[in-house]
Amino acid sequence: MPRTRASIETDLFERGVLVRLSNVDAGYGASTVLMGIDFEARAGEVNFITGPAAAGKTTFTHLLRLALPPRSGRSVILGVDLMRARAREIADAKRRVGYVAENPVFIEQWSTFDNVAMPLRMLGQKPRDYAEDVRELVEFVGLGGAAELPVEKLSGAERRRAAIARALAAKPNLILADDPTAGMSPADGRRIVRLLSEMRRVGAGVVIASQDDTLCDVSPMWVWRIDRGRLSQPEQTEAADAEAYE
Ligand SMILES: Nc1ncnc2c1ncn2[C@@H]1O[C@H](COP(=O)(O)OP(=O)(O)OP(=O)(O)O)[C@@H](O)[C@H]1O
Repeated sequence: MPRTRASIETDLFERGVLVRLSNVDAGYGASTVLMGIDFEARAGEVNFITGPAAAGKTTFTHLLRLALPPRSGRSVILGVDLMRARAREIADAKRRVGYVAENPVFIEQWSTFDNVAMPLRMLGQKPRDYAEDVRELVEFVGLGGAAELPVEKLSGAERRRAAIARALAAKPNLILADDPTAGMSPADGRRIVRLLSEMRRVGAGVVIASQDDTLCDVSPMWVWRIDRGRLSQPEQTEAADAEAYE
């Protein structure tokens, strides 16, 4: 029996190809920001997108998190072909993406724990079902001591950690972080990228966008350079020795 395109997309996903973009354009209104994008992200790997201001990094993360539709080319994200998918399929795929925004928004008076648990509450889970997982997650990002503190009391770096924990809560297949080290010391920035990169060990695909290309030796990753909306072919990097064993 001939294979359908839908079954080929499902196979790709099952073989660990989380994102495959071929010759994709995307933009806003009359302006095309991303041009001729070829990109692939696989489960268990880290992809680092770097380039100057206004190169299109944030726009690229919007495309991957299914918030900005492609205009042309072929985009298969989490087994869904965006040009042909129904709204329901896109909504389902969106739920499998964890997104850490450049400026994460929280309910400031709520505790770190409650903010991190928010995606699970929205999925209809009850505290008795998620409490242990959320507590583990808050520990994992290094905020164990701040679990009960209102988010408004956290430092900039701690807020970023809370945003990462929240993005991981619903066990996404794909984790996207836009400029996750902005405003941090170099040491804090490297810790944040290491934390995100750790998620490859549980089989997630990780995509990090940042202007700071000194971060690309924090863990083994594929480094993609973007300039004026065009993405280069990736280079593979290794972790800097001393840090690989931390
Ligand atoms: N909502 C929008 N409407 C129209 N143009 C936009 C919009 N958002 C971004 N742009 C334009 O798209 C281009 C790429 O912006 P983008 O924010 O993706 O770049 P970036 O690489 O993330 O930049 P930075 O490192 O400064 O955050 C810029 O020229 C920007 O002005």
